[in-house]
Amino acid sequence: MSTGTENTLEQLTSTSFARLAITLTVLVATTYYGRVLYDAFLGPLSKFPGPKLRALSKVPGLYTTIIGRDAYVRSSLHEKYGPIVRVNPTELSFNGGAEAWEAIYSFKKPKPVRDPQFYAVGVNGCPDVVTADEANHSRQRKILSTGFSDQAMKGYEPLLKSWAEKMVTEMAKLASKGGEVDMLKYLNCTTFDIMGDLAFGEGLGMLEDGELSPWVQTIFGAFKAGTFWRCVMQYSALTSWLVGQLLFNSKQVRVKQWENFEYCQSRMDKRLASEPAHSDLWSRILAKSDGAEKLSRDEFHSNAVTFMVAGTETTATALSGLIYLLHQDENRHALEKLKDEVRGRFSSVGDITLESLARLEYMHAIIQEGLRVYPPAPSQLPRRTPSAGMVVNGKFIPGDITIDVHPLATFKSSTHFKNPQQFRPERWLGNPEYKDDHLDAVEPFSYGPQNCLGKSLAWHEMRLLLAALILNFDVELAAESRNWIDQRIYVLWEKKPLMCALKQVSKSS
Ligand code: HEM
Repeated sequence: MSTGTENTLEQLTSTSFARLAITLTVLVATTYYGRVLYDAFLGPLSKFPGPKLRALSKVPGLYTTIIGRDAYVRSSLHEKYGPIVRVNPTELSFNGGAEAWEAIYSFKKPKPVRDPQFYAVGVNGCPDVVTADEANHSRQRKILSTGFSDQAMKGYEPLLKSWAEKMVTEMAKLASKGGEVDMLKYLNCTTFDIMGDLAFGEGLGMLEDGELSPWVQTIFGAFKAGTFWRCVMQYSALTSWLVGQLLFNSKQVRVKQWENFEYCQSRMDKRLASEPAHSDLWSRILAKSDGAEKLSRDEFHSNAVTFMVAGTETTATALSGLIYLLHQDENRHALEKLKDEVRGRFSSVGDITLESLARLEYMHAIIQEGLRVYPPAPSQLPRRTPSAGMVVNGKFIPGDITIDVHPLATFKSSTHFKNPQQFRPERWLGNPEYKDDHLDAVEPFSYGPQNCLGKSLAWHEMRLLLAALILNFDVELAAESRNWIDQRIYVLWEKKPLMCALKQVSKSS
């Protein structure tokens, strides 16, 4: 009898517990999905156009990012929905041109900050110029700028020219054997050797070896892996915690990260302990360093890593993109005009001065157009709105929202450019056919106080290395590189070798 009562009691208790659990689950789910539905269709971002699925969930955006196609999808979303698109539940993408660049990236207050989910502090825990807070960014940027001034650039001229000559010599050795050359690899070897020489007082021996060092290969791989793990972390608080614990806090990963960091740290320490034979990025900075204007030793290390990553692959990408574009059948006329301009003005790298190169109008237009069609930094540079919100393009954006001008979507937008997909240097030369183009929408080096610190150096390098190639070689794209530009994007372009046949230009011609 008592057993029967106990059973009934037990049944009752377990039934009520099950009911309670179900009720709670339904309640939590209703609240959660109610909130998701509210945010998507009635919340403050619901007035911005975009696909409903992207307003409801991060998953479509994370998926297109993981497969390296998000930049292309965003471009088509802007063509369909206009200058502002809600690309995620809490992210707005702009292709609004000059006005949006000014509102999001300029000095003007209120100023959104770099999105901390995207910009991570390096392994030594010391913020560099990219990840520092506003006050430290201004301090570091002011100090570092001395190494990038016009005066400083003049001092780098002999160094830059010697690397351009070395690049030509190494390529000529390969050309004389009749084989094809991977231009992308050689351009990367050159820009890494240049940056090594400018940041550490010596090249990295890559042109000499004709190979990218394992350190460089690890850095390249890190962009794709980093994109994947960032997406997993962005999915939810739980996945973020799991990745943090299992991956970034694992001993194996930390050791590997330190090994990579060591590569720059030890070279930086060596440079700080000696005076290089030529003026480099630190010469002026060290000469002027005093009191509060100093960088700490950790800041030297962090920024050295940044220079090696930011100031190398980008320039090589711009140049490889240009070589590809100039050797398309429909762009041959542009290549011939460029050859006439360069070969008409100089006969060898020795003849060149950085100043005289900067006066070549057609080359300037060619590089501008290359940076528009194939920007080395094609993906969004996300910023987070201040808690009180802010106005962009006449629209109020609430606080804590991710906003960005999407470079690729902007530079190739039909609202800003006629024939946006085509390579047309004449649009930069006042050709009336392109009078309605919004050239000020093109900001491949970003805009405002956090724009590219190395812009001027990048321009000198691009002009010099392009001129060196034009003066010395006639290039033919190999068949296997015909569709080279069809690339996935993991923050940067995922590039295959750019195979070319090189024929040395006869000096008598
Ligand atoms: C064609 C070549 C280059 C392109 C297209 C390019 C593009 C950019 C872009 C878009 C940014 C903004 C990044 C952001 O806000 O997240 C940037 C920042 C930066 N770039 Fe470049 N870059 C190039 C070459 C260089 C070179 C040669 C250096 C030399 C070291 C350099 C050093 C930097 C630094 C230090 C920053 C951070 C500036 C700051 O936060 O104040 N870049 N670059």
